[in-house]
Formats: sequence, C-alpha cells, structure tokens
Amino acid sequence: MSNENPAPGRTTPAHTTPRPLRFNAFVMNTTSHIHHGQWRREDAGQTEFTDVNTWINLAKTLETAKFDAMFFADVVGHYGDADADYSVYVNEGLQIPSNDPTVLLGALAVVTEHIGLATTSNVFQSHPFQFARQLSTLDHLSGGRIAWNIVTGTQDNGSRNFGLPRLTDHAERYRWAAEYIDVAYKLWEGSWDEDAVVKDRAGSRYSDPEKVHKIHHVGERYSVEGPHLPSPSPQRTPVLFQAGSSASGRDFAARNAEAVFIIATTPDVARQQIEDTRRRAVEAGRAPEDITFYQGLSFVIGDTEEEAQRKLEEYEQYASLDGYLAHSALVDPDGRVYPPETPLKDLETNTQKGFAEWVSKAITDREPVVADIAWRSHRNSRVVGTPERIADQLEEWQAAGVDGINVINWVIPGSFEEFAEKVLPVLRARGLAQSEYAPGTLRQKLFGRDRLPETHPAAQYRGAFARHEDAVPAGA
Ligand SMILES: Cc1cc2nc3c(=O)[nH]c(=O)nc-3n(C[C@H](O)[C@H](O)[C@H](O)COP(=O)(O)O)c2cc1C
Repeated sequence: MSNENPAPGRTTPAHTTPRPLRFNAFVMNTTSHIHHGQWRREDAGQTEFTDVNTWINLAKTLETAKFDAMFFADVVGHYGDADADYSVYVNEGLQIPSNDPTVLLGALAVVTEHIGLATTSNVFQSHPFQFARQLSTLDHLSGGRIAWNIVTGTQDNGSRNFGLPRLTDHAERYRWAAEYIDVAYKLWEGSWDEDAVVKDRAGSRYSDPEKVHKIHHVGERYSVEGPHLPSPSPQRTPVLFQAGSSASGRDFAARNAEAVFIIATTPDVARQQIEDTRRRAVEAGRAPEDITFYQGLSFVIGDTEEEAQRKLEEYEQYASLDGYLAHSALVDPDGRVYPPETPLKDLETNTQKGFAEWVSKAITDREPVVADIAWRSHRNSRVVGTPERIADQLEEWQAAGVDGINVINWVIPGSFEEFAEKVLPVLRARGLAQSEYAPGTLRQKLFGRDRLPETHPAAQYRGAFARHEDAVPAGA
C-alpha cells in the first residue's frame, strides 16, 4: 500500500501526514433516491437512469476524480404498507421506476479499471447460492472490485413481493441474514482451494477434483449442497458493507462488515455509534481497524458563503415535502402515510421511532409535527459553504472517527462533478483525499489485502470442507 493510503481506522500522530478520507458516490438506479423533487431541475440527469450511458459517464467521472467506490442503494418495493398511497411514489419517481443495480455493475465493470462497485441486495430477494454465484461472477469481471451492502429489508410491500405476509420481525431478520451470509461464506471461502484450477491440457484436467468441495449446508432456512460453481474470484468474498443501526444491526455489522454506513446527526453522535460498533467488533474477535465507517452527507458548494446560501435556496425550492414524507414511511396502522400536520405525540408507527423522539426533543417552541421529521431528515446530513469551510467540517467528522464519506447527490452528474472540481482539490492540499489509486482489488486498496483477514468469521471455512469424500467425483 502506498503512503497515501494507510490502513483505515488507525489514528495518525499529529506531526505526520493526515490520513485521507475515503469517498463513495451514493447513488441508486432510479430517478429520485434521497433528495426528492430535485429531478425536476434542468440539470438533473438522473431522469435518464435507464440509459446505461448515464452510469458509464458517471463512473468515468468518478474514476477520474479518484472516488473509492460507486455505491448503489436498492429496495425491492415501496415504503409504507401495501395499502399506502403509492401514487406519491409514482408521481415523485421515488425509487420507482427503478432498475436492478447488480445487473448494471456488469456493464460498469468493463468500462472502469480502479473504482470499487458496490451493490445492495436484500437477504430475501434471492437465494444465497444464486446470489453468491452472481457476485463471484462480477468479482471476476471487475478484477476484484465488488462490494455487497447487506440489507435485511425495511418494507412490508417489498416483503410481499417475495411471498412474505409482511416485513419479518426485526430480530428474526438478522437471524435470517446470519444464515444467509454463512451460506455465502462457505461457498466463497471454503468450496474451492486456492490452487484448484490447474488448466492441465496434457493431463486432461481443468480443475483438481480433490480441491473442489461440496459445502453440505443444512440450516433453518437453507439447504445448499455445493460446490460453488465459480472458481475463486480475486477477492473471494466481496468487500462487505452494511448499515444496521439497532443493537442487533450493530452486532451483525460488528461481526461481518468491513464498511458501515451511518447517517449521524452530528460528529458526536457518529463518535458514539462508531465506538459502540468497534467495541462490539473487538468482542467478536476482530481488530478495531478491520471495520470502517462512512458518514452520508450532501454538499451545497459555493465560491462564497453567499453563493452557497443562494444555491441552497434553489435546492429548497425544488424539494418535495411529499417525497420526503413518503420516503420517511411514517404510516398509520392502516398503512396510510400520515398527513404532514399530524402532531408527533399522536403518532402510532413502528418506523423511525428513534428519530421522531429526537425531533420531538429538538423542537421546544411549538408542537412538533410529522412534517418536521421529513424536513429534519432532509436537512441534517447536508454541509453548506465554501470548499474550505466544507473541508473544515470534514475534518471534524474525521476527528470523530469517520473513515469516509458517502457523497449523497442532488443531481447526477453535477453534484459529483462539482465536488470533484471544487472540494477535492482543497482536501488534497490538506492530505484529506487521495490523488492516486493504490493498485489491486478494492479490498487491497482499502485494507491492504485481497482477502478477508483470519479474524473474520468467513475465514473459518477455509479448508473446512477439504475432506476427500466431499470432493467432486472425477468425471461428474
Ligand atoms: C446510509 C444508509 C444506506 C442504506 N441503504 C439501504 C438500501 O439501499 N436498501 C435497504 O433496504 N436499506 C438500506 N438502509 C437501511 C439499513 O439497511 C437498515 O435497515 C436501517 O439502517 C435500520 O437498521 P436496523 O435494521 O439495524 O434497525 C440504509 C441505511 C443507511 C443508514
């Protein structure tokens, strides 16, 4: 690893060069991802998300700017219950229509060389045998640049699209995820020995049957015999991203994740969340630096503070309260989205409880209402100002323990072009952004190794299935 890319998570003494932050472009294969209403702007290229060139051009822009990864969020339904007023989602282009990000990564893998490519996939949306095969294929195609954002679902509607009655109970979702990922680890790490592919033309042996193993997984939900069909890809297990915030979500992240996404309201809140998850990771037998944290932020950049404020007003004019409310999924027990004027004290909902309590406490001069939640979630993760002022604030996030930033966009590609043109040079001058990519796979770039370390739970499956009777019979 070059000096510019020391291992993340380690504190740098004050007299040495600062540690660069990591930067991901947070995107979704749809029109309206986070900042609802902005698609109506003339410069909003996200309306053309079905055109592969929108993404190819953006990937190239990001690679030129040395972004670490392009990270695609995804959902498999709309927010709220099945009976919620889904005309809002449709009117707003709010994550519908949307296309599958995992398929798109295949195209992006061949037109890029360095940038990491992260997809989101829910544990109930595909069988782990099939999903593990898809990601191994992408990891081969991209030369080892794939990451997986492991999600357990947030939507009743999405669950019903896969035959479930509703969103599975929270604790049960994480038990499900634990088995799902266990199957994937067995396939990725244990099914093939490192030197199994021999391509021995004279000996008429493509792979060595002694070195390809069935996994014989039998669990609560899955029964998977194996072997994994793809041979080992450059990273084997893709880089593992996760975004759980509850206690069970943090435990899952602490055990499995290499990069955790947070949207903390302040650097102090981030610090607490990071320290808590790192403590859990150490309890799970991992090293503190094996797990990194990315704060989601959007930027309003001006050459002067006045210009930044003027641009902010422009974004505000396009912002859609209906969209933020629908995305917040504040639904009543009948599945209807709550009217914006509903007092928070009258809310009866199972989602966003922690955030509602925080907003209730923050507003003391009047009755807090549902609209406040939508507006606060819109406002609390944005940074407004000159590039220098933005760099100052990023230093504060870094001092709180944040390793990287998930850059949330207003418009594609403009938000990323502007960040690359105006903010990254200032960050580079302060040693806070990389100027070149480190060579190798995404994990090599981020952590200085191609494969998961021995302290990771997936490592237990290396060599675990290497019994002779499990080998594929010759000629099968
Ligand atoms: C930055 C960020 C990005 C997320 N992206 C997705 C996503 O793309 N798809 C999804 O289903 N959930 C996504 N989530 C939701 C999380 O996976 C998780 O369900 C949520 O944070 C609640 O955590 P908990 O399940 O531990 O309570 C995201 C969360 C955060 C903070």
